[in-house]
Amino acid sequence: MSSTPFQVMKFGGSSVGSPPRLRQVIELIGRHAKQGPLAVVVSAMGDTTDWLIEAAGLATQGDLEGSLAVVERIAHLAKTNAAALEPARTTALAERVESLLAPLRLLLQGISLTRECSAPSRDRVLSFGELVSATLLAELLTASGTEATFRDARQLLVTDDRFGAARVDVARTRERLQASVAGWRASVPVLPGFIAATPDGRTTTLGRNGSDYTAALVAQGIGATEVTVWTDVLGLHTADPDLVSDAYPVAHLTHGEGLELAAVGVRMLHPRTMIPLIESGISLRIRNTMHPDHPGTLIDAIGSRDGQRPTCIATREELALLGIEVRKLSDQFQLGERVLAALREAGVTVWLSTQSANGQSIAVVVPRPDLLRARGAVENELTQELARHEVEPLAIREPVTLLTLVAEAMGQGVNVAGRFFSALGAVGVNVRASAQGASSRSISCVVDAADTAIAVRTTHAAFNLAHQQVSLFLLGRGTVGGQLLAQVRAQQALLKDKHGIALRVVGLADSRRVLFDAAGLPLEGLEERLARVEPVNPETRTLVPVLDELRRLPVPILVDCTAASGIEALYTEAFRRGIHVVGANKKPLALPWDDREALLAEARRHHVAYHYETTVASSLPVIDTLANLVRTGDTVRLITASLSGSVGFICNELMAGVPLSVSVRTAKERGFTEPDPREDLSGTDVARKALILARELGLPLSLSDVALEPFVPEDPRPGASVDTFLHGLKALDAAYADRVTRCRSAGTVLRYLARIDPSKVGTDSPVIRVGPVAIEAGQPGADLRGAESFVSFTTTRHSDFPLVVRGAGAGGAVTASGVLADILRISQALRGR
Ligand SMILES: Nc1ncnc2c1ncn2[C@@H]1O[C@H](COP(=O)(O)OP(=O)(O)O)[C@@H](O)[C@H]1O
Ligand SMILES: N[C@@H](CC(=O)OP(=O)(O)O)C(=O)O
Repeated sequence: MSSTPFQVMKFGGSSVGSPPRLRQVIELIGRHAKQGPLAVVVSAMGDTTDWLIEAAGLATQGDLEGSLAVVERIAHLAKTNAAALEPARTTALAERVESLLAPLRLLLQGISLTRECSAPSRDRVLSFGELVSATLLAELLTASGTEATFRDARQLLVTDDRFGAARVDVARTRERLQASVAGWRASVPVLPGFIAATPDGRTTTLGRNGSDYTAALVAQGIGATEVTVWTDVLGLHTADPDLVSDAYPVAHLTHGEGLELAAVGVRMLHPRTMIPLIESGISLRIRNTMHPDHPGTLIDAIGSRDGQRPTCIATREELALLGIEVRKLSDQFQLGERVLAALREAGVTVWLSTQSANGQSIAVVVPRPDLLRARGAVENELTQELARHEVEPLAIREPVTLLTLVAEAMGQGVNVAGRFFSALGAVGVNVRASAQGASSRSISCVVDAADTAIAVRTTHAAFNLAHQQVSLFLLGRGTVGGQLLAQVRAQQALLKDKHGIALRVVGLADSRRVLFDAAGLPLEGLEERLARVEPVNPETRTLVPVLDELRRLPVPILVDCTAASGIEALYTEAFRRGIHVVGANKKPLALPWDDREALLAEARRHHVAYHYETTVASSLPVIDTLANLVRTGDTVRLITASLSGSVGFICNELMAGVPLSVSVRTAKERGFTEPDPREDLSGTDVARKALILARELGLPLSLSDVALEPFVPEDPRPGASVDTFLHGLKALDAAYADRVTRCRSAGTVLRYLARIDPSKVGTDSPVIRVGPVAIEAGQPGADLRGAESFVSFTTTRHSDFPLVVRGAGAGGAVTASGVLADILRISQALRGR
């Protein structure tokens, strides 16, 4: 037993920050301690370290009261956590916390008096978080039946005196650990992470997130073969799961990748954690305290054998960018070297530095809390040059975020940088500094903190790390819009799992209300939620600000399921913002020729898609078929079409003996008609569709060029409500019944057809005709059923047997499926871009 190697387990602040997690930790340690020797490293509870920084800051400003109030917060968290686990010892544990924190209170008092918090004092302040948590954890473990002992890391880890980010003396640390470990087998050692001491015993810290590093050093020192970092996520994800909801854990990484990720600031790993692990061949597991059975992420010398395995987008937040520039050209300065040396001397971590080729300027990225220190160090180093105005005053930008793509095989990829930056540019993220080349595994850039979420989501999607996210802003919650929402809801999981497309409805609007959430709206009950939004005047409202938000999301698409007029202005605004449009709305395509051309040109200019397959015969592939005929060089001679599912349905009902007024009402109820059936019955809707088709042939025609005979004569009361109109139709029932009788006796079928004949261009005859036709049984279109539509293309290549597209060409569900298909077409085309 005594030769069994130790396991080292590190529990992060998140694992000991609340009673349920702490309970789980105690249970876990208890279980593992029974299986073999175990050493535990623990961080400060929850956000304690941040609070200690706050307390030190307040004390430095002379606000002792505020500072002690923060200590009270820390004490309260520790006491509540401990008491929840050992209610019987509430008072004793509270006293323990008080006695542990008493020296901290004194220390803060001293700082508030002198209004100065030196680097050594700051480290002493910060050390209390880990001291409290490790002491309490050891006590709670022992009370729960797992014999444990607090072991002060300050007597084991030896560092230099670069307070705040001290360098470890590995050899001396190893010596001390080896001397101490003999006594560790009888009782589980619990070490505070993050803290250490100088050879003369002054407390130091290893830099934020330093507990992982402590665990790695301990493992190396005592000859452990594996370190487990227990945290609050299932492993190392493809991106920060707080920022990207569909990031997912990566199962297996190489040490090299881990090193890179730690170095570029993945929050869960201290930048130096991997070094001892690599040196000693120790593997690292990252696991979730609350899901101890999940395998998590394994980082070892082998890594994954899967070359296609995605890697990560790492983000480091709360940083500041310092720009230093020499005013007059000189090769004397060695600016970069001096700045970096000064920062190193001051113990400031430099997350990124880039220098201009001539060495005249350098930009460095440092932790935001260290900005003052960093600035002071640089200004101190350059005092004379600054005084002589040879160096520009320091340019500071904060808060900023460091965003890095880490990919093992990056060196072999083509255009990685191009794709990285163009993805960011497409969503309007300004890159403030960038670096590639330092390592073949990563490319980094600095962006404003406000752009963090959009930048990480965009790059995550652009490199297909997970799913292709698509952000939909849906206009209209009528028949088509409602059905589309239902279909998105039904298909979402399948699209994600089988096709890697994550559809997200981020916005929904009707004529007077808007709902928008960049993170995605829950689809359940969405329409009811919209109905509860305070309505605004449709005349004055503008959706442009919503487009400004939409443009910043991955693959933004404006989906127009309305029949609204004047919507083209919004489309133009969308195109200008790089937003794609999928429209079931015919009106923008029936605008005067020049306006339609300008609209399409705007989409082309901004390299975005505008798909409108459903504007003609719903989801039937009519536009696409025609476009393919034209693109492949065929010549279209004639198009004959029954383009109105609703009027086609009404014709069939009439032929079956149903009165006109009843058949129109049924067509409307089944969602076949436009919201106002007069648009269908007047033939305007068919005329628009015929015009859209004719224009696909490049014919610059207008609605006024269509020779249109309405199906039902114009309403004598055009302003009347839809209900009044439907009611009034009864007066026409007899006339239509007569017409049907005449057709029947002649052996014909009543149809409402559009005919586009390009050979009529330049003649007096109309190119487009729309009107009722009695066609003989056996002719194409005579046997249409229900709301079926058909379009027949007679072309040079399809001359003997016209190419016919036929099927259900109306109805909310069918149209919505066509809209969805257009949406998927865009996402498929953009996959990987
Ligand atoms: N690529 C990533 N994979 C997993 N977690 C990440 C990643 N990037 C950032 N994080 C964040 O890191 C957190 C864990 O780190 P940290 O807060 O230091 O935890 P702990 O307190 O357990 O040490 C996660 O909750 C997550 O929000
Ligand atoms: N408590 C320290 C050290 C640490 O590693 O914490 P955590 O494991 O919670 O990231 C910090 O917040 O920086």
